[in-house]
Amino acid sequence: MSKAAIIGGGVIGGGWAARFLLNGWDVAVCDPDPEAGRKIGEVLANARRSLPALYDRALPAEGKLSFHTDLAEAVKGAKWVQESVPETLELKHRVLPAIQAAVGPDAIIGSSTSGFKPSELNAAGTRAIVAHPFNPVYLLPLVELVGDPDTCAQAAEILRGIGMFPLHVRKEIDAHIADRLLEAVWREALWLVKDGVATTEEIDESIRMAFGIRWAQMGLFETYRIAGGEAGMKHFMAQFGPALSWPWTKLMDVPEFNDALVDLIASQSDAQSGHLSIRELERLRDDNVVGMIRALRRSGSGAGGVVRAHEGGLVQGGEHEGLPITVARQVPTTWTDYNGHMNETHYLEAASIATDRFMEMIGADAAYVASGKSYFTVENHVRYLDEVHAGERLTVTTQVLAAEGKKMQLFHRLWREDDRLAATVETLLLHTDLTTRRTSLPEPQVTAALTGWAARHAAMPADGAGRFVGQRVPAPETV
Ligand SMILES: NC(=O)C1=CN([C@@H]2O[C@H](COP(=O)(O)OP(=O)(O)OC[C@H]3O[C@@H](n4cnc5c(N)ncnc54)[C@H](O)[C@@H]3O)[C@@H](O)[C@H]2O)C=CC1
Ligand SMILES: C[N+](C)(C)CC(=O)CC(=O)[O-]
Repeated sequence: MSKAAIIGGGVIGGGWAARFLLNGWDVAVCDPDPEAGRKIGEVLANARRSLPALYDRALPAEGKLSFHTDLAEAVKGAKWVQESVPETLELKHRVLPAIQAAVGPDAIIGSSTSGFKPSELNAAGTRAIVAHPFNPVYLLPLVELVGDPDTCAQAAEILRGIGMFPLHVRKEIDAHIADRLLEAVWREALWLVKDGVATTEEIDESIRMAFGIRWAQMGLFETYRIAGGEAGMKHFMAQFGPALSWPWTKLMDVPEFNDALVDLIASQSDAQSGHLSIRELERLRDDNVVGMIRALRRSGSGAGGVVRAHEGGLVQGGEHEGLPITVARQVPTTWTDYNGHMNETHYLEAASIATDRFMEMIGADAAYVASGKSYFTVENHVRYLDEVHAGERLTVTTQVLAAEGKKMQLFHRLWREDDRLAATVETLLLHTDLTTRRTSLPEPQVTAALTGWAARHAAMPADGAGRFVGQRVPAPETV
């Protein structure tokens, strides 16, 4: 089991702890704050309800979490140490040498710093790289890596393994890439509030109703390329480039950061969002972020592509009671309803994903479908036997009941985390020619694979298959 040590368990350290833990790493947190355990517990609770919801496969079993006040004890045996103490160079200059003195020579030492350059961080001879993440660290994939290229390459490999997107910054610069952009927007927004042009809420509306949505899926330059119309980027530059020298922006000036400005911004922010606690706001943000990233999975754009690539490396398959496991995933909160459990539609969704997986297993995969052949479902029978709750691991096994000519009859069992049977779904599919939209015989290799599975499953029990709606419910199967 790999171990990560997080030095400083605040907003960002807590997010790193959750990211590593939920990807199967053991995590040691070092923070002098006696409240660190409670705070990280709350961040973890939010991470547990959101991160697994990005995936259609289960994440690895969670690692072990420990808390330490002694830094040397925390970093012992760690493969990755992430410094996440407050943003003062003086403090980082005390903490980084202490980490380096206590950690093995091969361990990566990353700093979460939002703005300091590696040459500043390492002024006292340390070997840290910048590994700058984004809040919430457990959901957003980007980590800006700055520093020694070999160390950054090793770090990138590890970060991909926990579902993140490492971006190597070619040249060190204050505030790296993303924070320079964010600072520019933030400075302009402060002027707009200070000058009474807009409230904090109006500024947020101008972002979330328009360019915030665009940025999440195409960023800045690809978006502007489209804005140039058919003539593309050159036309866009010709049209809007000159505006940069008009008095549109105050980007170079910083408004005086005095109490009056802080009070103005804070009071407007209280009026806008003060009715929700920070944890409630985090849950709202997390649910929205999960929904947006899941939407991006389909096209593989941006963060959706990162999740898909990471998911491809998550273990799937195996057997349960002699039957192939066709789904192993965690139940997202979006699958639950007002009764506080998984809604009926998603029992069928899980079975449908199991059917897709089984089709791949017999060679009726994406390439086969692209060649113009597939299976269509013509009948389903769902038996709801037990509740399933958000976050719970759900496993589906698939048994072939019949495989004759165009027909494929499957019996999916949905197992809860405690190995109780949650549902069975019996499903009948017919092989179909996608050009004529009529039923047809499968290709010989698909028939051979399917009948092979059918022969292996023929002698196995299938209690509950063949029932009609309204038939008395038999006692649920248990292991
Ligand atoms: N908050 C944000 O949005 C982001 C912050 N960062 C960076 O992450 C770092 C941490 O920032 P936050 O988490 O926001 O700060 P924070 O104030 O929430 O957390 C800092 C934590 O460090 C602990 N700490 C202080 N001295 C320590 C020491 N000597 N040893 C161990 N722990 C110590 C504090 O008790 C506190 O829990 C900063 O470098 C910041 O620039 C990076 C990305 C985003
Ligand atoms: C405000 N901030 C500079 C600490 C922000 C970041 O560093 C990244 C983020 O999460 O926005």
